[in-house]
Amino acid sequence: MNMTVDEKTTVQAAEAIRIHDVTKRYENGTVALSSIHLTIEEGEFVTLVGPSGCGKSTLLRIMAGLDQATSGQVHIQSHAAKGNEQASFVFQEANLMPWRTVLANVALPLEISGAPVAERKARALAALEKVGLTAYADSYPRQLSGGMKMRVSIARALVSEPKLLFMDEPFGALDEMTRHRLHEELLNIWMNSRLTIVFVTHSVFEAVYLSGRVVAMEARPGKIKEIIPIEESYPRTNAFMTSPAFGEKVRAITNTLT
Ligand SMILES: Nc1ncnc2c1ncn2[C@@H]1O[C@H](COP(=O)(O)OP(=O)(O)OP(=O)(O)O)[C@@H](O)[C@H]1O
Repeated sequence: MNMTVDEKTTVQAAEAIRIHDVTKRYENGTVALSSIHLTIEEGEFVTLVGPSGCGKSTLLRIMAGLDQATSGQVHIQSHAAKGNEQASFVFQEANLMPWRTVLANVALPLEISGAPVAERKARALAALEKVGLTAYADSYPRQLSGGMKMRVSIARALVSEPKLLFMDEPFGALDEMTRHRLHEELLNIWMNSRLTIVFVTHSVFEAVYLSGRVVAMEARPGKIKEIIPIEESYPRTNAFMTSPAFGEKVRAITNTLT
């Protein structure tokens, strides 16, 4: 079938999330977000950075449907197939159930949605494989390191095969080496999928390394100050981290934030 250029563009760059003029005022009067406009395309990796209190988590929660905007519109793509979730969330804490095995923790979202036992097990094992933890399926959370717990948390988020993955400082509590290993793993998972990832961090380095676009926010009230594209192609390597281009992006974003 022949497509016009416009149709092709629409197909290749479908919108995953469109935020139009969103404001959030909490009940105590705090204006956490003011006039936010942001469009995220399907398959993008976008990071929100900014000082404490600029509304990163609030914006992420509104995009994920965990909180409501006070005014404005939030449009989310609706491609979820039956049995799959539209969106998953990963927090800084892995929040695993200590009495459940790794496999049973990962399978929990499927259990809640009523999937048959055999399907739960197969899909949970497939998700564990994506994070390299197949060998730990029968272990308990207390037997795992912090990085492994976070991998389990990511597997649990992926098990329902979401279109959108929202991550709120997921690696903030990890040591630098573990954090970097998880960067590589997350980028691999993302490159092998059609996931759209929205990621919150305090680290400008992490934002530049991971994302295709960095949304720099400012506080009181929370606003988008600038959206910075990171043109470096994927897969990204350690050489990118030590390149002048990386340093320039980090400097430019840091200047925007200060
Ligand atoms: N439930 C709430 N009730 C009242 N105010 C809130 C609530 N949640 C957040 N806030 C306020 O809204 C503003 C934005 O908070 P938010 O947590 O979204 O910022 P953040 O950029 O994610 O901060 P941090 O980097 O410290 O996590 C802050 O001033 C915060 O105190």
